[in-house]
Amino acid sequence: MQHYTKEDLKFCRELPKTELHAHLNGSLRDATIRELATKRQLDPSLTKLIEKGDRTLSECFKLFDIIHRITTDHDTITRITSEAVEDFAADNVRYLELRTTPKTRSEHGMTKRSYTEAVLQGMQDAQGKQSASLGHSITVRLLLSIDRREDTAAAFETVQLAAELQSQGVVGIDLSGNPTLGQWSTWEPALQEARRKGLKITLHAAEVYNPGETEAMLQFRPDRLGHMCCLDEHLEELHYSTGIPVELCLSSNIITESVASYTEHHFHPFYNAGHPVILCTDDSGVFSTSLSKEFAIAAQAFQLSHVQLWQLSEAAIDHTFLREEEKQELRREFKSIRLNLQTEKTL
Ligand SMILES: CNc1ncnc2c1ncn2[C@@H]1O[C@H](COP(=O)(O)O)[C@@H](O)[C@H]1O
Ligand SMILES: [Zn+2]
Repeated sequence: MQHYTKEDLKFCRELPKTELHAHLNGSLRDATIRELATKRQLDPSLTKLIEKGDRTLSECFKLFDIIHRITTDHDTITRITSEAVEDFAADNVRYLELRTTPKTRSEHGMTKRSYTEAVLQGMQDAQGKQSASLGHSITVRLLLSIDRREDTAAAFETVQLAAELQSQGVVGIDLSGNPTLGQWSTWEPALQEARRKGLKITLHAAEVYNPGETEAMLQFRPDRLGHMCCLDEHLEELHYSTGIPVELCLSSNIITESVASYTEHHFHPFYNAGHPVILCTDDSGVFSTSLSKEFAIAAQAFQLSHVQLWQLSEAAIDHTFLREEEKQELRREFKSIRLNLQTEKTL
């Protein structure tokens, strides 16, 4: 069943957008997954599991383990990065903050640093290609993710790496992974260090109901939060009082059954309360979506007008991890597109 109209999708495709919550290994193309699974002689039953289809949150994490088994070498990491950037650019995403968990794979001579450098290479490859094939450029920055399975030392290693690579496009740190694993006190010291090193921070929060952790995360005052699905009254009050922008991934939350339906999604109360919200894809490959589709779903589910969709898209620029002058440039780019579209319409 489609949760959006063709007209809305067409409009949302024309809308310039920013994607601020996209996991690299969750954003693989179908064809690439199939090709890599065959090349690595992955058991066909596992390939079937990778093929799209609704899956619960816990099944998602089994799926990521499988995807990680077919994206093990540097060239593949560079390739899937380049393809992901190309696909977001083709969806008229003008600014992309890609996030990924640096991985050590000694059998492939891979360290967290060489993994991250392979990702940065893929970002460069794609940005060069973009302007040629699409006639417009895409600006890409990288967040390094701490996985909830990692210990304190590993978290510090990722933060140190991110700090060293800031000049190459790393702008922040993400905390993600299976929300039922680990505890906040393991990673908080490294996140404090990240802040000291001038890195921005976004946290997957309240994906499952965990009031103690969610309260601690809100008190930490990250620069952004992701999901925020499971809040009780007290947490909701605290959340609103912080004004921290929230990355909302509609399809991801519905497909993983974190939220029961689009119309019941917390986008609505957050948006109506004037709380800063950013529409995102989370894992466009795993959930077979695009940012245009997420905007079109929101238009339908929450009766948003085209003006409101424009405002939503432009407001997201304020919440990027770009420097102020870069935000200004992006605002100018969006404004000139809006003016062109308005002119075309009147022709
Ligand atoms: C669906 N909701 C989610 N909740 C929490 N973490 C998620 C996620 N979707 C993806 N990830 C995180 O992103 C990793 C895959 O990309 P990278 O290997 O880092 O590029 C997953 O292993 C998980 O840690
Ligand atoms: Zn996520």
